[in-house]
Amino acid sequence: MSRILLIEDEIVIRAELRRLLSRHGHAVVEAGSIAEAEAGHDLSAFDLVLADVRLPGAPGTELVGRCGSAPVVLMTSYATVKAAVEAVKRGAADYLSKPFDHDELVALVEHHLASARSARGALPEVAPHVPSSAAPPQSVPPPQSVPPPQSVPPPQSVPPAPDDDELEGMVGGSAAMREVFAQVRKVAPSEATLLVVGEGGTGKETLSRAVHRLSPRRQQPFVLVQCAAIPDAQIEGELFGYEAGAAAGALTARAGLCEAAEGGTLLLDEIGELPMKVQARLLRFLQTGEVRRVGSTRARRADVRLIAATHRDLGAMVREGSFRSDLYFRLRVLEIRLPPLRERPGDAVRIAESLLKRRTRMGQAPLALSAEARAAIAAAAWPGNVRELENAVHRAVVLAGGSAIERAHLGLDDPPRPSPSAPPAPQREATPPSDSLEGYFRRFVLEHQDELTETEIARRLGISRKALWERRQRLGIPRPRS
Ligand SMILES: Nc1ncnc2c1ncn2[C@@H]1O[C@H](COP(=O)(O)OP(=O)(O)OP(=O)(O)O)[C@@H](O)[C@H]1O
Repeated sequence: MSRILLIEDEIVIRAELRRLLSRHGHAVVEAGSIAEAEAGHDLSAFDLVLADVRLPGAPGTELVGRCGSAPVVLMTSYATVKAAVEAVKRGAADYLSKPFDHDELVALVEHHLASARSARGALPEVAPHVPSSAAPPQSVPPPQSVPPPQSVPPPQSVPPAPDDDELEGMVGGSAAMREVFAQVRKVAPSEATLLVVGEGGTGKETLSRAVHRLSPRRQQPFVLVQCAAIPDAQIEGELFGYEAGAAAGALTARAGLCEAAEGGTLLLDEIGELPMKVQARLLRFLQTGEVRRVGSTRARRADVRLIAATHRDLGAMVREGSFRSDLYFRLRVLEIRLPPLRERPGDAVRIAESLLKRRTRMGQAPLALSAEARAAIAAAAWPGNVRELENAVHRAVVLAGGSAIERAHLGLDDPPRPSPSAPPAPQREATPPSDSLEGYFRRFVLEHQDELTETEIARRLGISRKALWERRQRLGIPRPRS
């Protein structure tokens, strides 16, 4: 059992995180601020410290250097990513961008606990951690003319090993995924811009992280920007930074996320959501390797590898005029297409089993799938892809209560939840058992929506209003009628 100090001022979120970490066998000590934590505890007496960046009093980034050998993991919203990245450069172990999910948080915590244990000389329990010392930054390739679009060359020159059914957290033994793995290995060492395309939940972000981890930039920051979650009016400043006075409210100059990713990799998720004006600025950045803050005439060199991801058909968007063709061609210098889960025979069961094995590695009692459950997983269409499968397995683990997972636990016969495009359900849904951070999102919104404005709820959750709206749609949580 590890001792974890959790510093989060939002009580609902803190309680949910405490439950989550306790369920995974950790002893959790809570505080609402650094001052409160320091008043009651010796900060260096913990095995890991998990803290929000935005806290009353001092920000979570100030924990760096004050927690002895305990890794400090920061939780950040898009507005504070830069501060978190800076903190990682100064010695924080890692940061997690909100919204994150259950698995991501637990995996990250276990990873850093294991690293700290092995650094102290104990036997590591999971794969060793990549050390965080700085590698020399890669140089920016000189500006070039637009290269012709090319998809990743066929993988013959880097054949996957015959038993290679996992790569950097991505599980897949189907021919389609083995080809994707070979492509990932091939593109990772390159400096070229990469476009990752696939339906929602197919693993675009996971693949992008794998590319970063396998690249020479692995010890530099990986910065994820959810383009859909940032209001149009702010995205230009968030990405490229701004000078003081460049816009209403811009009282001081601020670096953008492109600069925060210096030396590392910048993932622009849902690139199809970028407004035209920002597309133009991004194109200039790709052409010149330079960033110009909004309101500034000075360009700064930026050594950043760009990965763009989307579930949309950018080619069709180009044809209908909502996406710039020159940017499209520049983005897809290299392109990897992730197939939907239904086109990866055998992988749904492999992924489900790997999730169960991961629990066991983390000290939970072993759980197996019954023959019917396996058959049902193999036969299901999984329109929400790996994310939907993960949710089904997490829910099944809770419902199975320690026995084998049966078909009924998977909830495959439940009525489908509203799709993102469907109108909101007229009634509030009953709150399902929470086995994921989506659970706390749902409860938080339902508990607070009568007394808080949408802006306030979004702020407290660390997401944009737009992201709040989208999640309400996705999870079927309609706004109350006023
Ligand atoms: N091949 C895989 N093996 C195991 N887990 C996977 C795999 N691909 C994705 N996942 C898991 O599925 C979840 C969704 O993956 P991810 O967020 O990368 O998908 P995405 O395509 O970026 O989703 P979205 O389109 O909604 O942004 C994550 O928890 C991730 O860890």
